[in-house]
Amino acid sequence: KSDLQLNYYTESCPNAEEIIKQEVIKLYKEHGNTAVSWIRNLFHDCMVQSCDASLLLETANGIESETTSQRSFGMRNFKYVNTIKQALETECPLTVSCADIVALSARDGVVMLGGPHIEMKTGRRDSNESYATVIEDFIPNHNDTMSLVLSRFQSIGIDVEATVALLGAHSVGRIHCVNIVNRLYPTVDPTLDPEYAEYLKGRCPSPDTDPKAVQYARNDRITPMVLDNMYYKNLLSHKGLLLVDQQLASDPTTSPFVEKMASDNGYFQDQFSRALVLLSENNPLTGDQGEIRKDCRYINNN
Ligand code: HEM
Ligand SMILES: [Ca+2]
Ligand SMILES: [Ca+2]
Repeated sequence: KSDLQLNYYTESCPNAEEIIKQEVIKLYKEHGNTAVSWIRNLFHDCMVQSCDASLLLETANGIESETTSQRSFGMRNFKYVNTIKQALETECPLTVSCADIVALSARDGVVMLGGPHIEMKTGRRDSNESYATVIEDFIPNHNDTMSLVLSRFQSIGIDVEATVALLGAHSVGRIHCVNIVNRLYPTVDPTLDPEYAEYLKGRCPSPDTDPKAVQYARNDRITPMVLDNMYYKNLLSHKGLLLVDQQLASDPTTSPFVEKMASDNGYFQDQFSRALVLLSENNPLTGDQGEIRKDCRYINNN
């Protein structure tokens, strides 16, 4: 279906995948949460139009960065994408796309966080544009209905079971209070475990969140840095943080998958792998479309 292929860089840059992996490992040892960021990057890049590194463009030269959107709130570690890119530029200048860095760093980040090894195709090229103005048509909001969420994923070919698996990424990382307080104040959402709500109120003591304040709660209090099925167990005990998380367990379309994933980490891993590949192959630029950026933050000057 897509023109991507396994080991696309075998001839042009044989060490490309190994270099990315080594950089991801090195960065993880210095800043563990980089691995978390690579997974969220894949979602925010691939979901919006194409897996084309449009997410990584900074505001410059008439381009408005997608990271300025409210939907990108909390995203971090972008500067370390450049660390990976520089290692590749040293080895093979202008050869490995930023879009493939997004895909492969997510794949390698999953492994660092105890998830499965996922085979991924390469050969994606980088966009010449950003889609800052249309992000909200692709990335759901934290309080959207489950039917809207499912239709967003469905529209890029991701089925219900795969969508449930992808949300399992919320088994790692953090959520800032601004995305939680609507479930705590003025009254606690009755679908939230009362003791857990008290804990969350401790993390987020005021309904008026200053977006600049760095108050947040960990997505998964029990295994915060392991990409595992604890997320689904948490949902079944009413400890989902976002409204969309909790709805996954209550909506009859998705709840059977939540129960199955909660009881079987191997099944979760298989579905997560399948789903991440689907997401990573959304509408790539290939052949002579787009370009290979020299610096992931800017389009090349032609
Ligand atoms: C309905 C779909 C989704 C919604 C509404 C959503 C929303 C959010 C929100 C609001 C945050 C917290 C931002 C903050 O306050 O700092 C977050 C964090 C995160 N999301 Fe999602 N998300 C969705 C799906 C996904 C998917 C499919 C993935 C990856 C496969 C993903 C990966 C992550 C990760 C890893 C974090 C933690 C980031 C960090 O700690 O730096 N999310 N998400
Ligand atoms: Ca994109
Ligand atoms: Ca976990």
